This record gives sequence, structure tokens and C-alpha cells, in this order.
Amino acid sequence: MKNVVELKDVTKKFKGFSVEHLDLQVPQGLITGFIGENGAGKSTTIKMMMNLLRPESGDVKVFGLDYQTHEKEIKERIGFVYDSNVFFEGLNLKDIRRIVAPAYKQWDDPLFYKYMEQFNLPLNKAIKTFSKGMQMKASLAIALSHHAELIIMDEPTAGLDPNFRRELLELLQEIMMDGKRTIFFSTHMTTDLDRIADYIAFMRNGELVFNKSIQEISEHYAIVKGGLDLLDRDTEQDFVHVHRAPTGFQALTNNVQAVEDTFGDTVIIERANLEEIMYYTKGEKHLV
Ligand SMILES: Nc1ncnc2c1ncn2[C@@H]1O[C@H](COP(=O)(O)OP(=O)(O)OP(=O)(O)O)[C@@H](O)[C@H]1O
Repeated sequence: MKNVVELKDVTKKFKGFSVEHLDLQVPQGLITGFIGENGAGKSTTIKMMMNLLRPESGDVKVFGLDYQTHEKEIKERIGFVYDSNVFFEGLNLKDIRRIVAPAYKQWDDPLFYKYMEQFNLPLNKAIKTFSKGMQMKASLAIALSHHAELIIMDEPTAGLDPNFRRELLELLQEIMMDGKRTIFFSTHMTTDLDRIADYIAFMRNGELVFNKSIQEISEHYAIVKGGLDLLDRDTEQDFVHVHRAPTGFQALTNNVQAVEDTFGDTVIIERANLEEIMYYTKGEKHLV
């Protein structure tokens, strides 16, 4: 599988927080969801992918190219979608088209107007009058109109109502149909990812916990439920985290096979969703 983004041994230090020796690949043609609690380093990582932040050391390659020598080419092929209005807020979409279109070799006017209609966006109304959802759609329409191969989004569904969120997710799936595009987006809405993501990159405290396909995650991780009498120092080795209650234990494992070997059918093994994986891996050191 080809990777469109490759971060190798990347380090960025702030006072009180750092991303150190980060290796992260974004596979081509798939949707990768980027998860992690507040302050995990997701935006910092996205900014490094966009060359909005320079790492102190390490390599950032997009489409196999370096920003130092190919910044313009890389940026032409990326659509960066944000919810906040990055354009002068008094402008309308007609003005924005006039400014943005000449900047892209691949700009496609008919496609731009097609999306304006499909997304129900007014061309003559100032962006400052747009709702958050409309701003998101406007930003996405612009990215699509220059045929961006890689769409990077920082929390695109935050603050959107459930219907709009669903609409946006369907749209993202739709634009993946041609098989050439790649989407990478950060989110706290793990249920969105259960719905559309192919890959999940999970970050915690500036470190990558894992970057796996949804299928690998569901094969490795599971919630295990059973009686407290089954737990001892040896059997607990199979778990990432164990939660005890008077009625029994509930635990997260990253090795379903080992649990089956140890416990047989004395426990219940259920699929772990992303929220459970994030919750139970909090504070745990040895994970993958
Ligand atoms: N320019 C900066 N200067 C100093 N510290 C920074 C800067 N940018 C980010 N940080 C710090 O880096 C840490 C990670 O922030 P980042 O925004 O990357 O996290 P995040 O995972 O995107 O969080 P959230 O989900 O809340 O958006 C935070 O502690 C933040 O305060």
C-alpha cells in the first residue's frame, strides 16, 4: 500500500509538551481518523503535515515530496478543511473563487459551481453570515474544486448538529468513490469513525499508540467480562486495563487469542468500540 504522508522520527517540542520521534503513515485511497484526547498532539501533528509548523528534527514527506523543495506542488494537491473562516469574513464565495481559483493549476470552475448547488451555498452572501456547517461545506467545496488528492481536516464535525454531521460523513464517503482520494481527519466523535473510517491513528501524550486498520483493531481488541474469581496476577497479563466491580470485572484486551486460550468460555468477549479502547488505554503504558 502506498502512503501519501510519511512522518519519520519527527520531533516538535513546546514548553510542557512534545511530540517525540513520531512515525506516522497515511495510506492512500482510504479514510484515516485521527483520535486522542484533548492536548494529545493531533493539531500539532496536522500542522506539521501542512508545513504550518516545522519540526525540530525528522522527516515530513507528502506524496513522497519534501516541503523544502516542493511546497507549492504539495499544497496544490492538498485540501485543508477547517471549520473556522480563514478567508476575510466580509467576502462572499464569488469573491473567494476569484482569489483562490488562479492559485491552483487544477481549478475546475464547473465543479465549483456544481458543489455550490449541491451544498446549497449562496454565492453572494458574506461568509460571516454562514453557519459553522455552511463554512465547513464552503471549505470542502473549495478543496474539491481544485481536485485535491489529499483532504486533511482538523475536527470537521465538531459543533455540527447530528443531521448535518451525517450528511457530511456521507459526502466524505461519496468523494472517496473514485479510489484516488485520501482523507485524514481528527475528531473526538469516535462514532463517526465507526461509520466511515478505514484506518485509525490514535495519539496520546504526543505519542502514537497505534495506526491500524479498523479490521485489525476489531481483531486485536475486545472487551472481556467475567467473574472476579478468574483474575490473578497471571491471567491479568492478557489485559490492557481491568475494571473491577462487585458483580465482576470488565477489561480491555489487545490480544483476543490469548484471552480465549486463558479463559476459554468462562468469560464473555465482546467487540470493543473506539471509545472503549480510548477510555481503557488511558494511563496505561504497554499497549500495542
Ligand atoms: N504554539 C504552541 N506553543 C506552545 N504550546 C503549544 C502550541 N501549540 C500547541 N501547544 C501545546 O501542545 C499540546 C498539544 O496540543 P494540540 O492542539 O496538538 O492537541 P490536540 O490533540 O489537537 O488537542 P484537542 O483535541 O484539544 O484539539 C497542548 O498542551 C498545547 O497547549
